[in-house]
Amino acid sequence: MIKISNLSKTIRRKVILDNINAELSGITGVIGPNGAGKTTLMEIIASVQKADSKSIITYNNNNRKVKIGYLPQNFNIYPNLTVIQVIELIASLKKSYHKVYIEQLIDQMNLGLYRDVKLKKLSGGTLQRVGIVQALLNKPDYLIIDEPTTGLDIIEAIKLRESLLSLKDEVEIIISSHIPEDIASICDNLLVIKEGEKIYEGGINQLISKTSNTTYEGIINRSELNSANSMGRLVRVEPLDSNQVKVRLVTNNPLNNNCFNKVEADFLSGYINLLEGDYNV
Ligand SMILES: Nc1ncnc2c1ncn2[C@@H]1O[C@H](COP(=O)(O)OP(=O)(O)OP(=O)(O)O)[C@@H](O)[C@H]1O
Repeated sequence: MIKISNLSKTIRRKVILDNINAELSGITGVIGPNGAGKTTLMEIIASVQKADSKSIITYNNNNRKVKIGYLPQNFNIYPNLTVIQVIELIASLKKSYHKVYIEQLIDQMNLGLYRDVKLKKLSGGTLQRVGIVQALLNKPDYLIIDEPTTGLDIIEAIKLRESLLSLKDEVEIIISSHIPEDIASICDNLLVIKEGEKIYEGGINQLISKTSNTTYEGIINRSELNSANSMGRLVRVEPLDSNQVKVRLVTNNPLNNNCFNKVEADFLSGYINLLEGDYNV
């Protein structure tokens, strides 16, 4: 578990993170819109940059020296080396060269087919899995991964999620994303930040329950989208045919409209409700 107390970060008088308190354990998803401060927080937890002086981060590690594995947002190194060459090189640099463990990681991250492929030839998802292997070489207590799903197609994102889940019992994982659906399903806990402030910490179900009784679904014509948007916050629009769309909206005001039925809230409704606040339309 990592305990964060009074964590703030100010750069040239701009407050990037504002007094964040949180406890991170299991797989924690750090989510929030672009510019919320996720990368700054991840870098501070990974000790890549320093927080302001009164901030405290406690790594619960039975007094052993804490080991952290870090995969930065733009992992893009040694494009002309092959997967196995990069992994062996980084293992040597980190003084953590253990052949059997390297092979185990290659296997676990489904990289066997790519071991002799140059990094510049890999897809985004495969490259991220190489990035995870390099972050795990020193058998860290905590694995910190910044925005790994950005730019991945849905199949690659699923493979990445499966790879991360396979590590769940070995390492605590902190993973960030501005696309919460990409990671929420594998996280035990979520830390939502917006404009440098924590706005939520807890489980997915708790977050969804905050939106229960406020989520509606209906089928409308495309031309009615604007008026639907004025009734609440549109959280999903699914095209049905060239005329009609199925929409989901969240509103705190009971909708007395025959086109809409109250439905169970889902994660996306809960998340958008949390980010956008109270809708008094
Ligand atoms: N070194 C810096 N100097 C000035 N401003 C910075 C610096 N680093 C980050 N910021 C600003 O701090 C805010 C948070 O940045 P950060 O990269 O941590 O956000 P983020 O949530 O990771 O965003 P994204 O999802 O776009 O990666 C942004 O407004 C950014 O411009």
